[in-house]
Amino acid sequence: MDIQWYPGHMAKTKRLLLENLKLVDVVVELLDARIPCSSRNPVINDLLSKKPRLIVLNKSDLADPNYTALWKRELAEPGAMVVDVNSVKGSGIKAITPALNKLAEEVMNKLKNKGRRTRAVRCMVVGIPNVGKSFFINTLVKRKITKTGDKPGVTRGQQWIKVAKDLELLDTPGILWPKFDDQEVAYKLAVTGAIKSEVLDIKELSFRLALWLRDNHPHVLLERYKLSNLPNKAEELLSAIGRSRGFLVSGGIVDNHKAAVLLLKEFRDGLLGRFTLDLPNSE
Ligand SMILES: Nc1nc2c(ncn2[C@@H]2O[C@H](COP(=O)(O)OP(=O)(O)OP(=O)(O)O)[C@@H](O)[C@H]2O)c(=O)[nH]1
Repeated sequence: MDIQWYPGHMAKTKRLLLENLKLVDVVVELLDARIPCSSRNPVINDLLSKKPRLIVLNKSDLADPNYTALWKRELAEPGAMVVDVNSVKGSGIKAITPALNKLAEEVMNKLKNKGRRTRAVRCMVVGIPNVGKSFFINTLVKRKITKTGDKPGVTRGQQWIKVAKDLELLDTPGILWPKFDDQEVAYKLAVTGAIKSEVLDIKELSFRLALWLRDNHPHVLLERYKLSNLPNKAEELLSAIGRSRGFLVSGGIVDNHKAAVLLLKEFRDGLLGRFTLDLPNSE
């Protein structure tokens, strides 16, 4: 599978991101809990240059909880805490504010020791497209939105949102780019929906997903699509899925495109179960 995708405005996005990073004390790095590695920007460590970081495994409702627990342990390091959340339902969100305050403690103490006036901790959210940045921000600041007004240094139109008494969040998230030179990573981004559908080969993607499910979670296919057996060939497997849903065109032929779209959608929506595609190193 050869997926080539790169936002045209990348240089501008990166410049803006670097400018905004200078304004914050802590960075919230949003990752997709199903693909914590593949949804990570390849040069994130250079970009953040040792800024304290809260790693948020978002969409944890769609990931395998056992793997999420292992990932949380593996990703934690000095200066970086890890939490998992569901930004749609809000679970895990309560832990965010205390974690950000804790991560900023050192910076704030330094300011105090220098005799500077104490101020609110400032943070911003960064992540690749579709990882859930907007949902996360909205859930975090729900009903508490008090724009604090433009401050020097913030690009016009951007605002600080007061999240808690001593915590402010930049309302515009930083968009990062994923790793695109690795086709395995590209596949995982595509199958989880991080890459827009117009740049994908739906057929190839669904074939690969169908075979992966057949080999690793056969019972899921058997039960969800009420199949009595699982054909070995991807095309036949997809036809069986389509037939079970009545996706027939004239002459009793199965509409495989419709079946492909359905399989991908149900996988992305979590209707087939909770799956983690990037396995932790310990596995
Ligand atoms: N199941 C689930 N879906 C989520 C979660 N967070 C976000 N989503 C879904 O992911 C999709 C993308 O969410 P956004 O918040 O728009 O993502 P974004 O990172 O702001 O996207 P860009 O604007 O493209 O950079 C939406 O369809 C959300 O419904 C989550 O925790 N669980």
